[in-house]
Amino acid sequence: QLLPDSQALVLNELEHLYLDNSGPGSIKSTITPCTNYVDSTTGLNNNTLGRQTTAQWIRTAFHDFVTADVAAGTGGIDASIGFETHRPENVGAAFNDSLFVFAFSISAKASMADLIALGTAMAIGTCGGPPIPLRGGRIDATVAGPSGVCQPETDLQTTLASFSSAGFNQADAIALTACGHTMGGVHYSTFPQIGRSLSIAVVTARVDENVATVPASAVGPNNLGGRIAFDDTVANFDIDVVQQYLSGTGNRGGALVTTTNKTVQSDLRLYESDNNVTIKSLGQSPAHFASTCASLISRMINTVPRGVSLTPAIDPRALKHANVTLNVDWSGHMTLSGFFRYIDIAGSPPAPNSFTVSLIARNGLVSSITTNAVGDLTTDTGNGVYGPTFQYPFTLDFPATTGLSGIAVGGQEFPLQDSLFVAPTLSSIEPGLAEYNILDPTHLFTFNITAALLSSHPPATLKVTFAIPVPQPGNMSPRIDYSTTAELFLIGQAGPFALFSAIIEQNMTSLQLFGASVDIEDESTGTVAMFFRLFSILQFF
Ligand code: HEM
Repeated sequence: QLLPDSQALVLNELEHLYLDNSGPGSIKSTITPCTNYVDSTTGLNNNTLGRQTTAQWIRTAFHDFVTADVAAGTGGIDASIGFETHRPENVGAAFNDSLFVFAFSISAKASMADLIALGTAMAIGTCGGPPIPLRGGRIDATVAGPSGVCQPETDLQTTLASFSSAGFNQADAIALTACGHTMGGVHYSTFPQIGRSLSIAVVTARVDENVATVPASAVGPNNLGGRIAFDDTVANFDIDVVQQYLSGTGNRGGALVTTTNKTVQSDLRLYESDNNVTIKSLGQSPAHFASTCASLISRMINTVPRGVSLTPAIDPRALKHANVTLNVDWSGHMTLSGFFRYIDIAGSPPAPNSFTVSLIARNGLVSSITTNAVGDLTTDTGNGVYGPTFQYPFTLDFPATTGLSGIAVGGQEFPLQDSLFVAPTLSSIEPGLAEYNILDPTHLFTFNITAALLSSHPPATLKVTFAIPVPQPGNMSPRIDYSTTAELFLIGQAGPFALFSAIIEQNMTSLQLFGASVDIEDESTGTVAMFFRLFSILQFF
């Protein structure tokens, strides 16, 4: 299926973030093991607070989603939660902690809202839960949305009305809550009134998040936040929360069921609201729990404002290329490098040792120029949701006169284009990779950006538009700013390509550079090369 360019780039980027990288600094590494907690106030792992990043990601998605009004076509997963963290209904560290981690991956083609969806799928899939089909294309809100997230003290009618406005009926609301409440728990540092009766003193403590007011019983040396888990497999996405609730064993469904303060028994109220019919049905079998949760969670993350068009779901069975970079040098010699990803999914043929990658020339014919892409079958680079994942790096060399319109593996063809692109080996960034530290504050970068346009009658200039993540006041999530533009000037010819270049100085943090990209446009014809990641220039030096 051929998608419009910008949709295809969104899907590729999401797929890459989701499926390819489990190494240091990856999204996956922040939730490995599933009990891990990354503290946004320090940027470090801290496993003494009784907090857990996976649970926070699922809760973040829920709070972003549930203020949707599907009839009006507003709200849903749109990252508006970033503007709403000061609200009492969004109490706790979960939201800013989640946005902090996701901000490392935001770019022109990975919105915060898509990252919130990805985080939910990854947290569930890697912690024993079912695979959640993941689609891309969500758009970030620019202002806060309406309030209305259910709180422990919210009455049943109001809670059900809020779910209903978001498109979820009573049975959906009960099941979705049980699905969410299989991970993590209630923190006495955040909700002390659940352990004690509501009083002015405790409400003050809740606002202060003053750990000293937590009942001694919940606090331990590795649980300084005083977490009471919903079930006793706190980091597993499993049926235990339902079974322990129904059988009155273990954590019995957690503090929102067992607290003696009736006002805040929100899970009990919800589960009993249809005489436990839904919760009993959910408890039939682990397979039924998994499939019901997968379907409800997909509906939750795919609830988006009207007008947002989501891509198809990522197809993990597909052999797919990633990190593809095209280069041309002054003598008209071209290279295409990147890797293919193969996931060893149960039931599909085992990962082969190598693939033959063939060049499809500019004229559309599969050429005799091939390369052998050899996999490292000892290193699983995947996220663990679908199966062992292997990368097959390749480089194809070919003359600019041959050019390319795609690559082929076996009978499968992957369209690419060489009509306009940034040539990383003719470009540079100062300071370079050796001096790069992602935590460095704002400093001056000097970019030499060189682009190649397939043209015998080139224009004098090309337009460059930067896409830079910039901070938003009062929000841990950056937005992408497109206001910086520049011109590249014609500097010469390399085979059939006209080369354009400029030296552009720009102040930004190292993290901003990490997420930044440029679009290049030939305004005389409207030809555009979208989403060239500036950081990829650094990788060539
Ligand atoms: C009636 C609706 C709900 C209410 C009143 C409610 C309330 C709460 C409360 C009070 C906490 C404790 C937070 C803390 O102490 O840090 C919590 C945690 C959590 N909630 Fe809900 N919740 C509801 C529905 C949901 C739904 C539908 C989901 C997901 C689909 C969800 C996912 C979570 C998760 C994963 C946690 C654990 C967070 C952590 O350990 O950091 N909740 N919820």
